Amino acid sequence: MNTITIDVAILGAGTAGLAAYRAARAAGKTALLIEGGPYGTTCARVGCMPSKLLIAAAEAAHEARHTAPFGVHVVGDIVIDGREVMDRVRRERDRFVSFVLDSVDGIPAEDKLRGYARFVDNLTLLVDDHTTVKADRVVIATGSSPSIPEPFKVFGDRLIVNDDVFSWKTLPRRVAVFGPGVIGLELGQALSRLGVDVRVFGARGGVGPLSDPAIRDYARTTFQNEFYLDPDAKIESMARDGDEAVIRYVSLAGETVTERFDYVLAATGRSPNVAGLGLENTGLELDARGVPLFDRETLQCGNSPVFIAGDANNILPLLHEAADEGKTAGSNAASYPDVKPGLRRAPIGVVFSDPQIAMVGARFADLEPGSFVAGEVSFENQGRSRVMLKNRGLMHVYADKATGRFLGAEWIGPRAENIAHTLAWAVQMGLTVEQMLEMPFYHPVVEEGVRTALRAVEAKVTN
Ligand SMILES: Cc1cc2nc3c(=O)[nH]c(=O)nc-3n(C[C@H](O)[C@H](O)[C@H](O)COP(=O)(O)OP(=O)(O)OC[C@H]3O[C@@H](n4cnc5c(N)ncnc54)[C@H](O)[C@@H]3O)c2cc1C
Ligand SMILES: NC(=O)c1ccc[n+]([C@@H]2O[C@H](COP(=O)([O-])OP(=O)(O)OC[C@H]3O[C@@H](n4cnc5c(N)ncnc54)[C@H](O)[C@@H]3O)[C@@H](O)[C@H]2O)c1
Repeated sequence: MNTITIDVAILGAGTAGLAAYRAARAAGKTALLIEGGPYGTTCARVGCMPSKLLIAAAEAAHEARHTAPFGVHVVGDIVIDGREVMDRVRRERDRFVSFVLDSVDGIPAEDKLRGYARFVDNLTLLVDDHTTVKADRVVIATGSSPSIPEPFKVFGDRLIVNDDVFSWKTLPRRVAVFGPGVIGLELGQALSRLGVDVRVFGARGGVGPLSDPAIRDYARTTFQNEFYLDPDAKIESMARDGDEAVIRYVSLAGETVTERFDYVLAATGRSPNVAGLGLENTGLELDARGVPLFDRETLQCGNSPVFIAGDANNILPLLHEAADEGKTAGSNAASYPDVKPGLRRAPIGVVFSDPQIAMVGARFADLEPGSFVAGEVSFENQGRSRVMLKNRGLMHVYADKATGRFLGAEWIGPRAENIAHTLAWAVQMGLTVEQMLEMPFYHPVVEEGVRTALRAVEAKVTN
């Protein structure tokens, strides 16, 4: 058994862990980055990047099929070669991963340790069975994993998660997707557009991350017009038969249907990787999911020298949040016991469906009823959206009823990934709707639709 003594031990070399390592080293501390799984980060290997690559292929197929309304005719069949699609997804993904691997290679060998770490006590870690690490401070940056409901295990190796999709060599014929959340919508729609026969089943009526009922209903109908989506599915039985998964369910039309699938994709949410960390051996207070209680600003667990960042703490499981939080946790671990709130940017979330879904600032569900007013725009007759035949979408913007301060927005519509940035910046700058309306709006752009919603909410502000 080896023993290593270090200032800051970091569990997990993902986005948060790498940022924590750099911050601790920049603050002049010795740091050890402990990684149990493959290097490369979830985002690059099996998350953000390969999912967007698959979606890009799906968009190409969709655009090719929808040229006729412009008077542009693609003559002949549109052929989707599953092998070529998956080859590009994996090839480009590997390129992104290689950049991360290069940066890990640049970290001195003595600062890296391979193996899964578990706590023996607050500041002692056992890594696999080969090394004991004695640290002055610890950063937990172990990420998250798909949480799979127990009954799905009946499907055996026909049950897959996002990681498996990105190692496919070709496209399957039929896939059942459970969970119309962010991952289920993105992958479900992409697979459908690539010619895979897809059913998307939900449990409690949710569509993506949306919390505004009107926007959620619009999104549901929009996606239902394109592929089978039941956000509140009635599943009667699930079984494995030969190489196939067999699902009996009550369809949206009210009929009992039995269908066979090559794969069942579980996209039913992700949970922090805390099981197996031996947190029960620490003095840390844990919540019901076994995650240590921590301060959302400093990421410190209680008053201890232990910090938690990225998907492991599950505040906002997004890439840019993991990077910010890693930096906060690493620099606070280095300066412990002198800890400071880290940078918290305005909330922003984008689902890369088509139309895209976006949310900025406060969620509708978190706003105090009676304290805010809402403005609406439909993108169906919005000039630029109609020109491009991207005229599907509905947006709600929220403002403080008394002051007119812009609080946030939820919507589905064209160019949402870009508009979300403008609006998130307005939230972060604390702008009022009146100030936002003093900003330039070019013509003809989708943002003119946003202006319509802002004007509608401005008219309701009581000051
Ligand atoms: C399909 C998919 C698509 C996504 N798309 C987007 C997107 O478009 N935009 C966006 O912002 N976010 C997206 N995300 C979310 C984003 O990928 C995550 O929020 C982010 O990668 C989290 O980074 P992390 O550092 O917390 O975790 P990770 O990158 O997962 O790093 C955690 C590391 O800890 C290691 N580890 C775990 N336990 C131990 C242990 N005991 N000891 C040592 N090492 C351990 C793991 O092996 C892993 O390498 C997506 C996620 C998925 C799954
Ligand atoms: N574009 C992006 O930024 C992006 C893309 C993918 C993932 N992510 C991140 O990954 C996180 C996890 O994504 P996710 O989609 O797994 O989780 P999610 O929480 O967004 O969605 C899970 C969905 O599964 C449903 N569900 C739960 N149990 C079910 C069951 N038994 N049967 C059917 N449906 C069930 C839930 O009601 C919900 O709709 C997201 O919260 C997000 O932060 C981000």
